[in-house]
Amino acid sequence: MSSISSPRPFVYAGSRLECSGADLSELAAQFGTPLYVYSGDAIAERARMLQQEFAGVLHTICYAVKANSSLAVMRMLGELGCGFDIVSGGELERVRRAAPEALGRVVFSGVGKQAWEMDAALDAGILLFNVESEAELEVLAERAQALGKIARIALRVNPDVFAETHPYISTGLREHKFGIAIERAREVYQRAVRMQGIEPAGVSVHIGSQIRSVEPFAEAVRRVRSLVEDLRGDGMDIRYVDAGGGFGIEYGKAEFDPAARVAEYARALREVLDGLNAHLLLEPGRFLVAQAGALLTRVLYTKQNGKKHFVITDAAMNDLIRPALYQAHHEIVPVVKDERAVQVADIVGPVCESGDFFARDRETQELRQGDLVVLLDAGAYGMSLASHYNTRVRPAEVLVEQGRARLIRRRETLDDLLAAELI
Ligand SMILES: Cc1ncc(COP(=O)(O)O)c(C=O)c1O
Ligand SMILES: N[C@@H](CCCC[NH3+])C(=O)O
Repeated sequence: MSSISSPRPFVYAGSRLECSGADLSELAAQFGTPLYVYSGDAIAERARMLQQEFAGVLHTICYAVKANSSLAVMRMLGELGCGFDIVSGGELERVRRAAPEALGRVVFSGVGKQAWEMDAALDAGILLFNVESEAELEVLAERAQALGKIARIALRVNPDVFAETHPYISTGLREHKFGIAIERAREVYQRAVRMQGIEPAGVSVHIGSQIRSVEPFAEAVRRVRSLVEDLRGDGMDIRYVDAGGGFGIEYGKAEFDPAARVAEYARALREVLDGLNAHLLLEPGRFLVAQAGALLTRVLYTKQNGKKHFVITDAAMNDLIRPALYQAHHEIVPVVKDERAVQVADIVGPVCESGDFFARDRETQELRQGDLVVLLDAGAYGMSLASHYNTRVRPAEVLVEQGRARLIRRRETLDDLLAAELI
């Protein structure tokens, strides 16, 4: 894969912004705003990038469904040969509907799996349960016995590796709720191997999300490798190494060459695992979908309060919570560029919270009522974290493939939103 100059499929054709050949003003006219727009071409390109860099290594990409749970996106990835990393019975149901042929490529992570979720996953014949505690292991053994099934498991080990990222999305330190301390893991495997209904088959690790340097991944997998060797020495048939997800992107204007970054990541993991003869599982979420998506929104009003200039959009924190929750930066660009002056403004949504902002003191082309703007890099943890706060319906979603856009989720109606309520 040659390195590409823009990591994003959102580019200007003259003065008008397009997503993989689809004009964003036209999408707004056709589908309304706010609207999530994804490039299927860009998602496929990222998946192929990863597959190519790991070619020659027995591996499966288990896309982390939580990043973007759209059924259409999942179907696409399933067709490309991906499996899925799920964290709930709900996400399992999504795999069932979007890519049933991939059920055997599903890994199930999460610290709070419930019995019904285990039952559904056992029934579906998933590849691997990433077990995060001894208590969970006991319930899983019980469920497997009750159903007459064998649960293939990996313990998710906590390697105590520090990775530079936002504290809310770092997971690989002993103080975090995730996994089982790696020093205790061998002992827990010894218990597991004697449990009826449980087959230890792998070791898994996930150190956090939006990690941009390769070294913490290599260090975590190094520790996992040594555990795998010990366990094999103990006579266990450990064939899977699940290296988790967490591979980050650049959100701002900084240079980001995904092909080069993925090559570096793959080289590091391949080196650490060289000669181990294991089936590598990867759980990327953000890397596959973040830069393929954007949130298209319209300026409702502008106003001046004292020294501050505000641009109020029809999208809000309920549609994209990342700026409010992690002080995350998303580039904001106009759908039609022109020669207007530059302005500095807070770009905010209509929700009744001061935390409802997309950007503060952001320099953009002057924005006027009715203008369309796009928040870039919103394909991951955008729609999947959207809520109904302020009784707002969640946005529609559109997938663009080879210049053709299709609706993959209609805008909710107030009836959809209120349907489960009783008075
Ligand atoms: C267990 C697990 N796997 C995979 C992911 C995907 O992470 P990312 O989207 O950063 O690749 C996450 C989220 O951090 C996770 O918790
Ligand atoms: N929601 C986070 C990532 C969470 C990763 C979950 N394991 C984000 O938007 O960056």
